[in-house]
Amino acid sequence: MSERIRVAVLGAAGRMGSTVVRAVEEAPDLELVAALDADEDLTAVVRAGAQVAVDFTVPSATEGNVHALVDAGVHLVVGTTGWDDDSLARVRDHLVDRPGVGVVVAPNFALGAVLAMAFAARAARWFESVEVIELHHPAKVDAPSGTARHTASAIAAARAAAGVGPGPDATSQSLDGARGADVDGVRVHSVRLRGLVAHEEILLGNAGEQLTIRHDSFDRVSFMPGVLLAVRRVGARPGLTVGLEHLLDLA
Ligand SMILES: NC(=O)C1=CN([C@@H]2O[C@H](COP(=O)(O)OP(=O)(O)OC[C@H]3O[C@@H](n4cnc5c(N)ncnc54)[C@H](OP(=O)(O)O)[C@@H]3O)[C@@H](O)[C@H]2O)C=CC1
Ligand SMILES: O=C(O)C1=N[C@H](C(=O)O)C[C@H](O)C1
Repeated sequence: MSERIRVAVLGAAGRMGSTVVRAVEEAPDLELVAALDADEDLTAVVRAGAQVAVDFTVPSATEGNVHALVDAGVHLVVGTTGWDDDSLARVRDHLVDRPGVGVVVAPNFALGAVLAMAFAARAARWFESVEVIELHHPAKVDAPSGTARHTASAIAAARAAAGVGPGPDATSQSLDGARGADVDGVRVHSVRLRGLVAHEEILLGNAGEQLTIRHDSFDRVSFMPGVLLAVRRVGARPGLTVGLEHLLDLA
């Protein structure tokens, strides 16, 4: 058997990190060499000889982790949300000085969620109205979800490329937030409900018809095939990759 990939997990005590730890331990071609949580020294990743670090921490910590580990020549697979164009650009710039290092940042590693985003972007030009609803467990710290932002941006880009204007909307809000957040002109609504894990609906409307694209993650194991795929591929993808769709030939 060829050598196993040496993997570190950041955020290892969290809901996602602990699931990733188990998935790595169960994968015959991967070796878990470090599992770190808050307030633990990042240099342990390098001392353990990790080739790839997986980050499921918090939006306030993830960018710092990425820059520090890129400097150490460690590839990264990042699922933590909170990234925007500016923070992604800083990582892209940093990687210019580290030509062999790869970073994959993906707002959602569930294969069905990535497909739902791709289907929504493909359908968006054919409908007058499109809105996104994301529904999550109440311990989630951010809104809207990274997935919903990514979905709405892809929908907006597809509509702009096809020359489709904004959807019809005669409503004046009598309360701030009643119409959700505006992501590149697409309305995004966030629901937090006990019992949920991670869910998204894309509603597309025309006169007399509606298409609903829905994805449900009922369990965090749903993210693991995508995470492990990225761990196996990131070393052969120097530079920054944003979105698992690029590893699935869907982009
Ligand atoms: N891309 C995807 O497919 C998915 C992405 N996510 C995203 O992943 C992130 C984590 O989600 P989830 O696991 O539910 O959150 P949790 O709060 O359960 O886990 C985060 C963990 O990271 C720890 N942590 C905080 N700061 C650091 C640090 N600097 N270094 C190492 N560990 C740290 C936290 O410790 P403490 O609690 O002590 O602060 C906690 O144990 C979120 O941004 C979420 O949106 C979630 C699911 C899927
Ligand atoms: O916090 C979560 O749970 C999730 N976060 C990601 C997001 O914000 O899109 C991915 C998934 O929706 C679960």
